[in-house]
Amino acid sequence: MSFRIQPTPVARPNRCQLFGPGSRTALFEKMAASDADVINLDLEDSVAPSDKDSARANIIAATHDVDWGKKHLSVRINGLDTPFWYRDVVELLEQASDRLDQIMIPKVGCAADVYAVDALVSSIEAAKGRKKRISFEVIIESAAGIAHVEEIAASSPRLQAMSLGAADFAASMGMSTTGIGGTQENYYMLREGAQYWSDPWHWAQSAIVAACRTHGVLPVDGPFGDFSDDEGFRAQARRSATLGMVGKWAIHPKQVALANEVFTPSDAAVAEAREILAAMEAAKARGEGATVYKGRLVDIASIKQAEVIVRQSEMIAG
Ligand SMILES: CC(=O)SCCNC(=O)CCNC(=O)[C@H](O)C(C)(C)COP(=O)(O)OP(=O)(O)OC[C@H]1O[C@@H](n2cnc3c(N)ncnc32)[C@H](O)[C@@H]1OP(=O)(O)O
Ligand SMILES: O=CC(=O)O
Ligand SMILES: [Mg+2]
Repeated sequence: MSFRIQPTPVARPNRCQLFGPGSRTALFEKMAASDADVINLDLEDSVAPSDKDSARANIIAATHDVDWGKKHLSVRINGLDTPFWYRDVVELLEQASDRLDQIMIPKVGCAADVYAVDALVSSIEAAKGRKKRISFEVIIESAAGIAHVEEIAASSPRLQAMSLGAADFAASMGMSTTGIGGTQENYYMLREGAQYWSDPWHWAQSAIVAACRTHGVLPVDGPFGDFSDDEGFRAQARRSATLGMVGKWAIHPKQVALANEVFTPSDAAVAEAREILAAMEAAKARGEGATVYKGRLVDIASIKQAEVIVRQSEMIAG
């Protein structure tokens, strides 16, 4: 371990972030009643330019009128390259209720983007005497965003989470696909005539996880567009969880249960993690740093691995 201890991210469940357009008010109560840990009311790409003002008003009203329970309530504002974002921030911070927890900033390309939003939010919070400090989530979904991912992860103490936005990321990178996440037909290796598919999102996810873990931010996988493909969603989510991500977006309510299933450690995984901890306690009592569990090596690093699973499970159980 470096002399600099790895910071711990905020301790709240973030297994599923359910999105809904701010222009579809009929969805709000359904979103609130869902099992998602985080709600992302959208002002950005699911809202037509002509509806931006009314969507903003709808969302502000919903922070007052809808019972969001214990969910982390987040609003995705428009990007800093649009004429909409400053009004999103000003009107939300001036008019939304204290139930608003978070602002999600899309298409972040450098730390200064977050700085700009932070400056505006901080100023309005002070002017209006807002009691709750708004947290941030950013979306890495451009070539610039991934190139500057570490400075973005370090950009603000408000930053709690960072997502990969596969759709805009693919477009910005010039990737030859219209798929949003998941297996891409042409991304394969060929050996002796057989095709072996690889994962084009893997390297970006790994970069996000490393930046997030370095700076105590929750790494999250973004949308999986084909909401008819449950197994495709599961496969993508399992890869993300294996890489260290804590959750995934749902762009349709049927994806909520899938995300919760994948990002909640199974009873078997928790039981095994506890057995490893017990085996290491016994080893310690014998003066050993390494021992054998089910025919395989476990050592002091295994304690840390097992603790990741146990901590995650305990945090979800509340
Ligand atoms: C690339 C990105 O930026 S992704 C993030 C931005 N995108 C979004 O926010 C899109 C979010 N999703 C949606 O808008 C919608 O789910 C759509 C457009 C994909 C599909 O909408 P629909 O055609 O209404 O879906 P469908 O008919 O299958 O809905 C089934 C039920 O779920 C409800 N529902 C649909 N979407 C949502 C949602 N996001 N949250 C809660 N409930 C929802 C419907 O109202 C319907 O309810 P009912 O059974 O009581 O009538
Ligand atoms: O905003 C999300 C994306 O995939 O783009
Ligand atoms: Mg996007």
